[in-house]
Amino acid sequence: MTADLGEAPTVPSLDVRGLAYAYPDGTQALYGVDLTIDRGERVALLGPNGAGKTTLVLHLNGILHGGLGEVRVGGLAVDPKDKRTLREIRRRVGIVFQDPDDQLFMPTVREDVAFGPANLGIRGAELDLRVRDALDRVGMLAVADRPPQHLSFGQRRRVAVATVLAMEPEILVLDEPSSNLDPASRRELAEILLSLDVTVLMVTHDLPYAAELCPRSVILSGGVIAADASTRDVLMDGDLLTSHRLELPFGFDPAATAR
Ligand SMILES: Nc1ncnc2c1ncn2[C@@H]1O[C@H](COP(=O)(O)OP(=O)(O)OP(=O)(O)O)[C@@H](O)[C@H]1O
Repeated sequence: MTADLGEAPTVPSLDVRGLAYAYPDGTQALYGVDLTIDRGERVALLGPNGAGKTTLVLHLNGILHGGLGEVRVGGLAVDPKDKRTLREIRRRVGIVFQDPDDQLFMPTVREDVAFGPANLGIRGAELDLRVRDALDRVGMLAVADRPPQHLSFGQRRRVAVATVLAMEPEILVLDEPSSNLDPASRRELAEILLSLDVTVLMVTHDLPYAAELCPRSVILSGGVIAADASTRDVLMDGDLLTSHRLELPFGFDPAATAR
């Protein structure tokens, strides 16, 4: 008999099993989606308009529920009926929405970043440390005392990322993080995201951004997973991209995508 010297199996950051969902008007948006994302992975969620990407993301923290299947975040099952579990799930799943103004509503950047952890009961020096650390990670510490409305769009998006990081999430979910950014802001945000030691699920139509940031890509199309492979393999497959209405920008060479 051999001794079992293996490490305890690590719990995935996200485990979606057989998720199917129809909206109240009968529109079937997801048909049995399976998706597992391990700790520390960065995964791009690609797909045409109406594919079900938002519907999937809104299940991750229980905003949408009532269909079939199961979602677990760091091993904890999303249970919309259990308020305590749901609170913990919402801490674990940090969603950065496309419009930062949906997440920034306090008089100063500092108060916006403190809002989430303060709601969890964190106070005093620990709260200050959380806020400083989150702002530092996105390079926004210098603007901590400014009103968010006085910042540029790119800066507001970085602050929105900090509001989520301050919750110390299990998984950071980004909805179109490169949208409306100029090339410099786009590059700066990419560098920030690459520097974070956190599991990432990035919903995007920006295939070069997926190539730069995410070693793995999943195509969701018509409510089903149509591909789940290395981003390089996905982007090299022209027929796959065309059949799911995905297009590489002119001149972009998918072969240059890191393996
Ligand atoms: N509130 C709703 N009621 C009914 N149907 C909806 C609702 N929201 C979305 N849908 C439908 O569900 C399907 C999936 O939509 P979803 O918004 O999840 O797609 P998506 O991949 O996020 O699209 P996009 O890239 O355009 O944001 C579509 O057929 C859409 O029309």
